[in-house]
Amino acid sequence: MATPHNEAATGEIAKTVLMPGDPLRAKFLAMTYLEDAKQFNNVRNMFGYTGSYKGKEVSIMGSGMGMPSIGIYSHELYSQYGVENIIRIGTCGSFKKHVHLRDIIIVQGCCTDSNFAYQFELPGVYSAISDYGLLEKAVALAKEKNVNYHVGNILSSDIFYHADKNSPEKWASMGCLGVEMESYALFATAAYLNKRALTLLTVSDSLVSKEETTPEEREKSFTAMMEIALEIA
Ligand SMILES: O=P(O)(O)O[C@H]1O[C@H](CO)[C@@H](O)[C@H]1O
Ligand SMILES: O=c1cc[nH]c(=O)[nH]1
Repeated sequence: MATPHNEAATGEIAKTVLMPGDPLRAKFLAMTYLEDAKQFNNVRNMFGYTGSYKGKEVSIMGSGMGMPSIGIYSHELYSQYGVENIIRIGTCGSFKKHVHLRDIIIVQGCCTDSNFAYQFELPGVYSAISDYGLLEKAVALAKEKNVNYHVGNILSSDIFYHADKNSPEKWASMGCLGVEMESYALFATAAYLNKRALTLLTVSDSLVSKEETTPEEREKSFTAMMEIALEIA
């Protein structure tokens, strides 16, 4: 059984899938952490692997950048491959002075400038939230590992290069900790299909201090976040 975007056969994908935006990060993670990793997808170079971590079967697959992309892959994983949990492991920009480079954000909910949820024809505005069970486990593991973490709301945006230069300040004033581009669509898709989702983000740059990490660091570092996600799985 294949979909237009995933060539995996039935049974080749685990119940829990970790999804970084970057398919090369998916490959790096699978090669670094999974035993007996087997590649199940190569369509559009959106690499996906299944293997085992501490005896548990887990899959890792790239989501691509933006809500349309994660909307497609998460919908297919949940509805066609029997996936129950998707944990996005991404990078984000910080909106707050106290949220530093390399800190982890455990995402509780998302605001958005996207119209992704219009398809559900709700008589109001949909608030996308993560699964509390997954969130609780992530918080416990972050405490155990003694990492700098924050739990809260973020902006999940359709836009990377914002024309409105005051946008970060406005969202920060409403309590958003940072910005990325996929979680709202992931959480909404999970809710629609009665599945579970969580996002863990490592701060790759600060919209306050203007500091940033290198592309190589983004691809290969951020190990604390990856280990938390693997242990939840
Ligand atoms: O590092 P990833 O998971 O791709 O996440 C962030 O990085 C990309 C933008 O550079 C967007 O996908 C954003 O959400
Ligand atoms: O979406 C993103 C990700 C990292 N940094 C940003 O400013 N935006």
